[in-house]
Amino acid sequence: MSSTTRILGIEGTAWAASAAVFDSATDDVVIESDAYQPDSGGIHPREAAEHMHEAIPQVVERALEHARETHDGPASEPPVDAVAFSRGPGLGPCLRTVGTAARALSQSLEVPLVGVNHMVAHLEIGRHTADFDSPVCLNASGANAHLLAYRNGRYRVLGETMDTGVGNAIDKFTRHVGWSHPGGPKVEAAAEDGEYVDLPYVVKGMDFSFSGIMSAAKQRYDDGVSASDASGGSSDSSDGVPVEDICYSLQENIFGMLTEVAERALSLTGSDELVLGGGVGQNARLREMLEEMCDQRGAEFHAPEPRFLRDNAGMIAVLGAKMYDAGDTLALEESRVDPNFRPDQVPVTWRADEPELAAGRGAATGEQQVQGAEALVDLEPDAGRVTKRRESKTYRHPQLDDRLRRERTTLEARLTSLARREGVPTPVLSDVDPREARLELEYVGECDLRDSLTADRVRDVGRHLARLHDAGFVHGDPTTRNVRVDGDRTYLIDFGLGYHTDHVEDYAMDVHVFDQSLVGTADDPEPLREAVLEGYREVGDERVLERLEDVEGRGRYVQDDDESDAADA
Ligand SMILES: C[C@@H](O)[C@H](NC(=O)OP(=O)(O)OC[C@H]1O[C@@H](n2cnc3c(N)ncnc32)[C@H](O)[C@@H]1O)C(=O)O
Ligand SMILES: Nc1ncnc2c1ncn2[C@@H]1O[C@H](COP(=O)(O)OP(=O)(O)OP(=O)(O)O)[C@@H](O)[C@H]1O
Ligand SMILES: [Fe+2]
Repeated sequence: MSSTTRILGIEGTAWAASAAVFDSATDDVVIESDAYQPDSGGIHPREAAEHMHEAIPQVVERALEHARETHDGPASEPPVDAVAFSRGPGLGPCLRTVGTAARALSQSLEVPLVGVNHMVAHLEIGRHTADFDSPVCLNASGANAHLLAYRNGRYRVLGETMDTGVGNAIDKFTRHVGWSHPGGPKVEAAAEDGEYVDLPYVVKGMDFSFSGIMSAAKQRYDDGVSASDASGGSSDSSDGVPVEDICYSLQENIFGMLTEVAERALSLTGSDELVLGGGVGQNARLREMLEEMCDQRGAEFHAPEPRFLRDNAGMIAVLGAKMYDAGDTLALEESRVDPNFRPDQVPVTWRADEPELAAGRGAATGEQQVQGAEALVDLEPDAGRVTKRRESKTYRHPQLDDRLRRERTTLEARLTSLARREGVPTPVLSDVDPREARLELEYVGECDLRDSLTADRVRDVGRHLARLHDAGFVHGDPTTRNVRVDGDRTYLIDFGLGYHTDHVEDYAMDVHVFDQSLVGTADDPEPLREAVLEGYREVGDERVLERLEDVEGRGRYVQDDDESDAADA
């Protein structure tokens, strides 16, 4: 294997027909792209595939021309060492077109084929350009939104959207108000003149959902249109709420949610590096929030330049080179594309000798002070007391920040006590001050569950969750850091994201959040995952576990739901 690796990358999962050449010796990435722009509505899969069909040969030819010009070996040698292409996730018709082109090139150039996961490429380009060792990655793209961290040879999904991708959610709103695709940049521009109005804000542990906020946003817009129709006024204001205010508030809440879960992932994994990936990462407000959050907790933040954030073949070529160097190539007969290709399905062959993320250190700021994801906690084990203050998050809009801190403090106080009445061990509450977002609680346990994971303890947590659910509420953030351990006894703490509900779906999500935290923090999660279910089954309702299978299957969203929209149109 030569010391220099040169890769031709091809991307075409949805809208970007793109080809690139990466040269590992110079670190140069040359990208040639041709974007599909729908005449109206969202991305139409068949039209997008037709675009790929026409544009891919042209961008590939331009990239190859560059490769030939910069190639210093004999002309009889191929100008690149391999052809890397996006195998998925993405729109089936687009992927198949690109797959066919990649196979043909690999044969005509007589070089191997490398099959790249598009999502892992969104993440690896950030690690490559930042030179971070083991960052947490927030991928904020059109069809996806998730948090990833490397552990035991895979990128683990720590949290993700439970419905649409973040870009698609925004694009659906702009389609609703009649703006052309893509909507993200238009919302960003309109937000400049906006003011804050209340909209839903939904995080569940490190998962989140956009459906509530998107329908509320559309509703507010429609209310305004009918109100102004009635008064003969401008169609861009809604009940006194201009569309600019909706755009502004959408950004504040949606990006606030993404920033909050990113912070939770840093806290849970103990990582102090965050990279951003995906097309929505081009948004200045999102980058500003993430930067500020990282600053506030002493972590480093990196966002690649915009040409590497939106879909592009550069990221495919760069990851293709790492995979090629690791011998991770594809035989033609195994090179089928996969529209639902998950990042955690990819064996990470190119990081074999690298350090892992530490199994999450508690960020101890002083001897007896712990910085959680949300709060600063003063521990006084000798006095048997802890004081928890939800600090103001400067990245959030002050009005949202006030609301969340107050609501969560009140809920934490109420549900902590309620849980104990249901027979679930929790700290006794001695004082609460919602305006200061401050709680005083009994000190419980000897360590966090994260640092002393056993099947018995995890089974106990399964039983606790079932008891809460039987009583009609959820914990909201059951992670291995929100369980304290004292011998065989486990205590649940940190009920701030809990709420009352009688939906099986919410109970299943609660179990799912705990399950994901096991996958994210345990070396050998399988027996533990099994133990949670056993504990739950002893006490709880079997229907919740049935729904859990559903929830887990559903996270595999990926399909661009513009597809169905466009088909309906
Ligand atoms: C599977 C793959 O095809 C898909 N790709 C994709 O979604 O394209 P990407 O380039 O990563 O992201 C496009 C999205 O990024 C949004 N976007 C672009 N500029 C934006 C901005 N300034 N603010 C907010 N959103 C923006 C667009 O509205 C659009 O929804 C994905 O990665 O999920
Ligand atoms: N009552 C308690 N007894 C003993 N230790 C506690 C108690 N409450 C909190 N701690 C310790 O402080 C840490 C952070 O507390 P907590 O989870 O309540 O804060 P947080 O900021 O909401 O954290 P996160 O959002 O990251 O879960 C816990 O992981 C635990 O180690
Ligand atoms: Fe993408």
